[in-house]
Amino acid sequence: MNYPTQPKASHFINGAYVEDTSGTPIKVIYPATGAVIATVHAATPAIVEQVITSARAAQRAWAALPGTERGRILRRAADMMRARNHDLSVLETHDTGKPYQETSVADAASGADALEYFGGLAATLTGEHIQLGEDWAYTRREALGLCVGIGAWNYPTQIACWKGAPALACGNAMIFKPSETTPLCALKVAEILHEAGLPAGLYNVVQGMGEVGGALVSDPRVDKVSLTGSVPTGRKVYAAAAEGIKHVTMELGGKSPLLIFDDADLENAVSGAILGNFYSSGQVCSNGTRVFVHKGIKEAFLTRLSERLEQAVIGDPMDPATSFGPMVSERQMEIVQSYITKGIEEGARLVTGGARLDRGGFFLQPTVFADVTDDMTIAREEIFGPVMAVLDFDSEDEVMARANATEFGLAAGVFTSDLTRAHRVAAGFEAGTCFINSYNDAPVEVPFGGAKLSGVGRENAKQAIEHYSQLKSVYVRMGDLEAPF
Ligand SMILES: NC(=O)C1=CN([C@@H]2O[C@H](COP(=O)(O)OP(=O)(O)OC[C@H]3O[C@@H](n4cnc5c(N)ncnc54)[C@H](O)[C@@H]3O)[C@@H](O)[C@H]2O)C=CC1
Repeated sequence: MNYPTQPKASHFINGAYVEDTSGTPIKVIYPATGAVIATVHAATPAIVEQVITSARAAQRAWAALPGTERGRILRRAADMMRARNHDLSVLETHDTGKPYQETSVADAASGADALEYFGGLAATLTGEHIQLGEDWAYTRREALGLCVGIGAWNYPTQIACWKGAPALACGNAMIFKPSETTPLCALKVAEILHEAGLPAGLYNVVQGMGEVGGALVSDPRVDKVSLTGSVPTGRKVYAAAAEGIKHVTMELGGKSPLLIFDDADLENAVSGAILGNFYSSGQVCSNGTRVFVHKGIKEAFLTRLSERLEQAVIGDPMDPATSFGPMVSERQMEIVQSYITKGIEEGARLVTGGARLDRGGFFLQPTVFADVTDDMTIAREEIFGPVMAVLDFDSEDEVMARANATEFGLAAGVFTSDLTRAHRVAAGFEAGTCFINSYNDAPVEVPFGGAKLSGVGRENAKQAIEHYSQLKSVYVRMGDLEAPF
């Protein structure tokens, strides 16, 4: 492989690459081969200090710029990301193992959408005038200050942009810590933003494990934390942020239900189940991994699903024909394998898949279990891999109760041709993001986020502005002020 994956340095701070080799080395492994393709170093306390100091110093002048000027830079960065889509997609594929067929349309493209959308919104961020007789008040929408973004490993470019774009649009500075499993892509986002004209210090990337994330979250100079990660990490980060009464956005895990009624278009339902379980080798937080299929169409569904899965092209992620790649890491592959073993042990019927591929890298077959019951581990816990659990149901009331009987609430989907039922079911879902006759669409114009344990706050859309800014109220007296003495 000749692709240059080793970054110029581990961190991007104050507009420049910065190295400090005294930090713990982090090896970047290409999931398709197991080869080490780069090494970065975790941030030392000195690097953490440097990034916080420079980001804070840069933030006020940025917030003082007119929104149009901030937005112009973000929109320029969006254009640059699109122009460099190929290189960014190749890097995303090497960072994560996701097929180029996916990364070339999904990742830098989604990042560019966020930069463009929030770049456009930057000029529209205003307060309001409130008339109070002769007196009046007004509100100012102001930046929070210094925001920390902490990313998961499944969408390193997208997460870096989904957090960075609204933060910058609102006049904040951002320090982004990518997952230690996929540290490469966010550095490119930082580089592009600065080439697009972002002043130094406003978008920074530092590497590291949970310890570095923890140091950033608990620093009193940080005003807001946005995490994409698992629920256990969410608990820790939320608690640490609470110490400093900081703003938070939590995009956490899920075990989302996908309901397929007997009046659904079967082919579309199978497509939805495939998209909601096997895209990115199943490593998507909002996946509909509990697929409830009406008893009357269960066997037809499983037959068609098995046929369609045979068409999956598993192999070299850089081959444009490949539609299914490896797991992100050996560890994640082993976690998923342990769930497959549990599924078999607990009596689920293995319909297809279940095995590791006999080749280098961390490849698992797309796996489908049928006859899964609600109490089985594979129906309760987030697996974060290509494992679909198919459960049967008889009636809408029954399936709604079962679909909602989970502590998670990230997403949910329904396939049916009954219009009234579709909206009734969507209204009944205890989830932040729902789909009717579709699955896993995440356009930047639509709020994305979870209910229950799956999260706090929303990313994307106008709602994200609420989470990266705050209102200041200013009361203006027009006449004399009376006082009791
Ligand atoms: N709701 C959403 O938007 C999404 C949620 N996810 C969730 O992410 C998880 C998979 O990603 P992982 O990287 O394995 O998650 P993880 O929770 O292990 O790590 C997430 C990030 O948090 C950092 N971290 C760990 N401990 C920390 C601490 N004490 N303080 C501060 N930072 C800390 C990690 O270094 C990493 O950057 C799944 O549960 C998945 O559902 C993934 C993508 C999207």
